[in-house]
Amino acid sequence: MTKSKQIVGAALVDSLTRPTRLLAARRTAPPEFAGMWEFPGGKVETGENAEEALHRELAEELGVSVRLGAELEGPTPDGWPLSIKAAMRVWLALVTAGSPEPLEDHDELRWVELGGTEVLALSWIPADLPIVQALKRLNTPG
Ligand SMILES: Nc1nc2c([nH]c(=O)n2[C@H]2C[C@H](O)[C@@H](COP(=O)(O)OP(=O)(O)OP(=O)(O)O)O2)c(=O)[nH]1
Repeated sequence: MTKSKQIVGAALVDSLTRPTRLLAARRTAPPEFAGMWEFPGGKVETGENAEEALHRELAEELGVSVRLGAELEGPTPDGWPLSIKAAMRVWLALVTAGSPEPLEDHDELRWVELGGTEVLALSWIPADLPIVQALKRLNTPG
C-alpha cells in the first residue's frame, strides 16, 4: 500500500484553550487552489517530523514562531483526508514571536471569528471544511 503524502497545517488561534478567532490564509497557487482559503502549512520533508515541518512552514510562509497546542484529531492517523493521495494533520497554534504576514504562498491573511457564520463564508479549499467545522465545535463546547 502506498503511504499517503503527509501535509501539516496550523489553526492559528487567539487562545489554545478557548479559541475564538482563527487565521485564514488565501493561497496564490496552484491555479486550482488560487484564491481559496486554507490553513498555513505544507508538506513534511524527508528527515523532519510533522511538528518540525509545521514550525518551518510557518516561519517561511508567515514569518512567525508559534507554540503548538493540541492536535485537532482527524478521522485517520494521518489526520484529515485531502485527496486520495494526501492527508493533513492540524494543530492549534499560538503566535509567540513575529506578526503574521503573507510572505510566501498567500496573498491575504484574515483573522475570522469562529463563532457565527463569518468563517464559513470564506471560500475554503473544500477538503478543509470538515476541519473548519471541527474548530467551530471547539468554540462552542457542549
Ligand atoms: N497547506 C495546506 N495545504 C492544503 C490545505 N488543504 C489542502 O487540500 N491542501 C493541499 C494543497 C496542496 O496540494 C497540499 C499542500 O501542499 P503545499 O503546496 O502547501 O506544500 P508545500 O508548501 O510544502 O509545497 P511546495 O514546497 O511543494 O511548493 O495540500 C490546507 O489547508 N493547507
